[in-house]
Amino acid sequence: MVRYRVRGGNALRGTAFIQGAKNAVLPMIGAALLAARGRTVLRNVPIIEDVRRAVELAEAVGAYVELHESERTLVIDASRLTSAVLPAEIARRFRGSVLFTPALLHRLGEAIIEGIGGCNLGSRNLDFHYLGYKRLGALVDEGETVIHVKASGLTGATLYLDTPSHTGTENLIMAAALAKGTTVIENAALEPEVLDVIDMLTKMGARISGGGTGFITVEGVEELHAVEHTVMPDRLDAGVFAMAAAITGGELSLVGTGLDLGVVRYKLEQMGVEFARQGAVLHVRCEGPLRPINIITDTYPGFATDLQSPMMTVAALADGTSYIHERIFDGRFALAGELNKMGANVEVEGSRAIVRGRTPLIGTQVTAHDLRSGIALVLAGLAAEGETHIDSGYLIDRGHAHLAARMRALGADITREISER
Ligand SMILES: CC(=O)N[C@H]1[C@@H](OP(=O)(O)OP(=O)(O)OC[C@H]2O[C@@H](n3ccc(=O)[nH]c3=O)[C@H](O)[C@@H]2O)O[C@H](CO)[C@@H](O)[C@@H]1O
Ligand SMILES: C=C(OP(=O)(O)O)C(=O)O
Repeated sequence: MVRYRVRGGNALRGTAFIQGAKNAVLPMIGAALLAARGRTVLRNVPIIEDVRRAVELAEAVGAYVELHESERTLVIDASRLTSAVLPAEIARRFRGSVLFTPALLHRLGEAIIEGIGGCNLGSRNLDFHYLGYKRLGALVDEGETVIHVKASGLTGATLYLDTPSHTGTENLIMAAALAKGTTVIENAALEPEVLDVIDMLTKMGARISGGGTGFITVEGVEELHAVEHTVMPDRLDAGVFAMAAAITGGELSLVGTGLDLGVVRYKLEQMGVEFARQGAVLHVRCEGPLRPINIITDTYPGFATDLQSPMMTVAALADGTSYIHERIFDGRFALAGELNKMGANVEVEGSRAIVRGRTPLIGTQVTAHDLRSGIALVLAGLAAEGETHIDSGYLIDRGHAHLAARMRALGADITREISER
């Protein structure tokens, strides 16, 4: 069992190195399996538990994978895939397992999905994925525990997503990339990670237009080839470090090429946090007290639901009442109870939370219920009096690489411990 121990009170200062994006690298590993020849090289790979699970899953279906941790590089040879089964014991541990389906369908004619994991955030349906595969000509058999998707060749079609699902868009693009003819995906996701995956697929030989418009057209091609691609920076990791500077009264230079925090930056600016772009570096600092804020989560370019939890911690440390409206997931407020154990005053009413700040936070034993509530508790610990112990640290490790070491280098008193329990 992994546990984080944080002793609060230190301002974070220095240069924070932002990792590659979890939500870009996972679909890219799925995309690499579409190449029937050659070796794919992925650079700027975040060394997180989800990537380790994705490597195990790629190996389980027959790919040869090298994860060079210190070089943050993955080399994937998918020329021989041998199994269409996504085994429960790996697939249930991360959401990204769903992104292996298109490659198995194209390469082996079927995908047998024994389970899909990911953060526990309420209902997380996959109906858009399955409806899309069906419209492309696949047979989908949704059993109690196992889902069997079968196709002897897919054919382009017009697809529509009820809401712009992130992995749904990526999966349907990958399924369409090697289908016969043209596919149009309406109401597609606009997230930068989706565009990065489109860039990689385009280098591989896919013919995709309309990325970032909500209407994506894919002209199917005969084959895709292995390429080298550098994973974009993780805007969620960057957002967390910006917030860490804000709540500790610190000053950080965020290094990660082309970093754009979008609406998160504007919201933090409204709270009193100062940002300055210095070429490729984003400088962030906060001197005065934080002002309260209103947040409404939405798909890109709206406020990312994955930063809603860390922002709840920031709001708890602001002077006044903040309002948060969570519109993507129906179970993403488990953090409130944990923050309240530390002395916060957060009231949840359905999809809305009222955060009454600022109350002093006191370190105690708390539990991460998912990746982002985990990192939000680390932030709370950095600003709390005394020591905070955060259990289920594995969930934090799913999405943040070398977190304790990176924060310690900036002055934080944080350790990652392995306990018996
Ligand atoms: C690995 C990865 O990239 N994970 C991200 C991805 O998850 P993921 O791709 O799973 O999230 P989606 O965008 O698909 O889901 C958003 C909402 O749509 C609903 N929905 C989705 C698909 C579907 O077929 N039917 C359906 O009803 C879900 O229940 C949820 O309420 O986007 C989320 C929303 O930005 C992020 O929090 C996750 O970090
Ligand atoms: C919800 C998240 O991830 P996943 O979709 O991988 O569970 C997240 O990154 O906050």
